[in-house]
Amino acid sequence: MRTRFRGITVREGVLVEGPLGWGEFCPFPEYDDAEAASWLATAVEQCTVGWPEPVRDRIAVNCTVPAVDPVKAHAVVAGSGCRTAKIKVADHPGSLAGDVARVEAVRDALGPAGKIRVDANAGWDVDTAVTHIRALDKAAGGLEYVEQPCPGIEELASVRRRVNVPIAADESIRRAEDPLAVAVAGAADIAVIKCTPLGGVRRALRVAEAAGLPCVVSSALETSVGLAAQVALAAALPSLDHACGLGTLSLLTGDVVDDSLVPVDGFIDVRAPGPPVTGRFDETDPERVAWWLARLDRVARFMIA
Ligand SMILES: O=C(O)CCC(=O)c1ccccc1C(=O)O
Ligand SMILES: [Mg+2]
Repeated sequence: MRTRFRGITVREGVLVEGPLGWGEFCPFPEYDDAEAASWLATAVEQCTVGWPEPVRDRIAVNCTVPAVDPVKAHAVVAGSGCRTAKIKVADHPGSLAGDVARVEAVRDALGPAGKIRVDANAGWDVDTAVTHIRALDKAAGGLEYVEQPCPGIEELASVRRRVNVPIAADESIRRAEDPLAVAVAGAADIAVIKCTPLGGVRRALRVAEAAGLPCVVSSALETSVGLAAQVALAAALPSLDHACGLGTLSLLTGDVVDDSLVPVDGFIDVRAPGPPVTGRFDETDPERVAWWLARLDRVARFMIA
């Protein structure tokens, strides 16, 4: 990673090859084997059966601003070509002053017509969420939405009743057994959908339909190989009215293909990237290789379904 993001400084995964080409298996290290099985299903779908037909040929994306200082935040947005920015907030207790300064810098870089959303990654309790969202909404001159202000669905619903800013559910859908619960609880206005942890494009399309909410497709920090699956999901959703969080290759120091799925002028074209290129991988520690191959072997046993 270029900058520490969601606690991560190194991103690891495995590329698997099948009859249709390559798939990416990249569950975060803390996920257990049962949970990682849906990540493997995504890779297997990609390299064996492929994806449903797209209904659009390009995807509007947001730029993603890590919890960095205002000068860096301004530079990320100004260099991105995107009209929507997503800003990480609530990174640590006492983050409000820094969060406000980051949001103000992003508004300055984006101009009045741009959209700003913030992502708290479940970092607040209900009362903190309410006061911080009001302050950030003011700093932004209006927020498009707040992503996952609190951990629980009931908490999201309480926050949603108390603020005028739309609420998006992310972790509540990614790890929830029943994504419908988010909508049923009146907890969210928007569903953040990621096919990588949800078990593939087809499963993610069913989750989106079940949620019955406007969707935003967002990356799980894949290389271009895995990102292609997320782009395929965004391309196949029946309706898509928000920019998607798929401009994340710029958070990584490199990629495994030559023709990366990077946004141009705020859009990613719907296309398959070229094959992984030997020599584009970081020098790989044999211990990590052994760890991943053993994990792959264990997780495959959970996937029979
Ligand atoms: O949505 C984006 O702009 C980028 C993707 C992103 O933020 C993310 C990436 C990996 C894991 C979790 C998250 C998240 O949305 O919380
Ligand atoms: Mg999020």
